[in-house]
Amino acid sequence: MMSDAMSILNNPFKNKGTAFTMDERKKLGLIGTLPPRVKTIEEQEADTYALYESKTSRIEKRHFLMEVFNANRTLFFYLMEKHITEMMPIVYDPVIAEAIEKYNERYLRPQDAVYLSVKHPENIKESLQNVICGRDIRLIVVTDSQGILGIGDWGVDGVDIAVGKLMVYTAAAGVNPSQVLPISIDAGTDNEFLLKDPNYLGERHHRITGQEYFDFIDKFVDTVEELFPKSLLHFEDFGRGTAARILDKYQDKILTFNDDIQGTGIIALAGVLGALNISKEKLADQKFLTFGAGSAGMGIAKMLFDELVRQGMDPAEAKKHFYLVDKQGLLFDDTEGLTPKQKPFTRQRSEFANADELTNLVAVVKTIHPTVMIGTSTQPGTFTEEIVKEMAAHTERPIIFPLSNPTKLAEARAADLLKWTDGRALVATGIPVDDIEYNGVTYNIGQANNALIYPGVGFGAIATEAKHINNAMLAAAAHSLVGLVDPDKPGAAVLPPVKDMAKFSKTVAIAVAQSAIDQGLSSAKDAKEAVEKMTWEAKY
Ligand SMILES: NC(=O)c1ccc[n+]([C@@H]2O[C@H](COP(=O)([O-])OP(=O)(O)OC[C@H]3O[C@@H](n4cnc5c(N)ncnc54)[C@H](O)[C@@H]3O)[C@@H](O)[C@H]2O)c1
Ligand SMILES: O=C(O)C[C@H](O)C(=O)O
Ligand SMILES: [Mn+2]
Repeated sequence: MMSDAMSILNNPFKNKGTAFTMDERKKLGLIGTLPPRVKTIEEQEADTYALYESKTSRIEKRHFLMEVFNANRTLFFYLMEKHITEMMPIVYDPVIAEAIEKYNERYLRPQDAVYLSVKHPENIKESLQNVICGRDIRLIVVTDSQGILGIGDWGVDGVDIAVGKLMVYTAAAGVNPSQVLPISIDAGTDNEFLLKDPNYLGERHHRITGQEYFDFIDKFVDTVEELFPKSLLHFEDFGRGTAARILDKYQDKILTFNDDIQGTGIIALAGVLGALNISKEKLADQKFLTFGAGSAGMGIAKMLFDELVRQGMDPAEAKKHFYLVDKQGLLFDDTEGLTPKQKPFTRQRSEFANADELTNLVAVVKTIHPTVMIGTSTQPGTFTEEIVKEMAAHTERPIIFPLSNPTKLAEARAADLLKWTDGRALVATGIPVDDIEYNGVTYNIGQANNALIYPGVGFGAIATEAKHINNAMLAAAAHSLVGLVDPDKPGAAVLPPVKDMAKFSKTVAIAVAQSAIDQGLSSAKDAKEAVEKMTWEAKY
């Protein structure tokens, strides 16, 4: 049995380390378990930050921060909130991708995540109960790691993305860190590198698919609903073939959210609306090209489409504004291998004299002249100078969002996009980008990463105990993020900056909460009050 003192000092939800006051030490049986000096959280933060700065590589910085996280959640979030712009890329994307790629050799601790195996559905309930230790869970991020960012299948190692997404929820929106639960569903992996790695910590077999997989998911969802009826179940980085199917099955039944489909859809819509505020153009006049029509690409197309329809456009007319390009080239209604989500957005060959030549991005851009081009293809460097110049020759302010993550997979670099278009491109990227000086103007580059929106969406939903998250709530979230940037300042970003995340996540949360209340999906009375009441602060 662990002594009472050890069960406090080793519990990151309770531990304050050297900040336990003498009174607390007496009351909690901690006398003699700590060095005598009592520190304030400000002093702890200063020491911890100095140590963090002394680490020479980004992965070492991350490893160090994870140790702080494992030891003392309050201090970790106090530190992260103070240095949000600097620490987001370390804790989250892009360094999280490197951490996942090195998970087995750097394995630190289980990080209070739940590890489930598709081969053992009988263990779901017990596993969840073992990890939570009686905590009141309101927010779950689950991954089966089939499509981690754009780096593919990472088996159990992808658990870091569930942990990282939850860190952002707390740092941005103020979700109580003891009310969250990261979950890894280990369905096996088709990553041959992992299957051969003697260090690999996951189940060493190929992915289980089909009925056995979906039966497991059903049992998992049922058990979550039984144990945590008030929780939001956030799905992250599932594969293209499963993500949409699971969302469709559950989105009207339980409080759930798919970040890659819906979160990315919202942030891309907000980014496009922000860009149009700068260019003073209308959404209805745009031609949208989505390069990479998977979970994210189709989530984005759907959000933009719904917005056009909300603005009064006839759905049949709205569909004509979309061009999907995937591995096969422009997607036609007779293209082989279409996904169910792609089918409603395909084109007809008869629309184009050169239809058979539209098998690559250059040909498509030359033919259709998009005004908005969004990359979610996982294919680095594919928005080439030729393509971007061609696009920019036919539109005054080309809107170009290379959103594939991490950095090494982005379709283009922001600086190149500005250079190739003489500063005319309205750019947002998936990863954070520093300000860019070009022709005497300082360009702020918006980060169109779902991290800028999902914390507010999720928080608004859990704060009001909403029944589910529907399209109206997603739209409310997107709209609440528009208008926070001065569009007339030269070099203005299309989205607000990460440094303001705590502020605008609250705005988003209240907008989502209000939408839930207005639609009768929540019995809460006051959106602002509900959000404020649930907001956790990093203090002792
Ligand atoms: N910025 C963000 O917030 C955000 C959010 C979600 C996903 N993403 C990024 O988007 C990318 C895709 O993620 P996803 O979840 O949609 O994955 P996904 O596997 O569902 O979709 C990727 C799509 O790209 C297509 N593709 C692959 N090679 C291609 C090629 N050569 N040409 C054209 N299309 C090609 C695939 O066929 C697939 O349809 C990832 O890099 C991910 O990091 C970014
Ligand atoms: O994780 C991110 O950085 C965004 C997104 O969810 C992705 O899968 O790329
Ligand atoms: Mn993702």
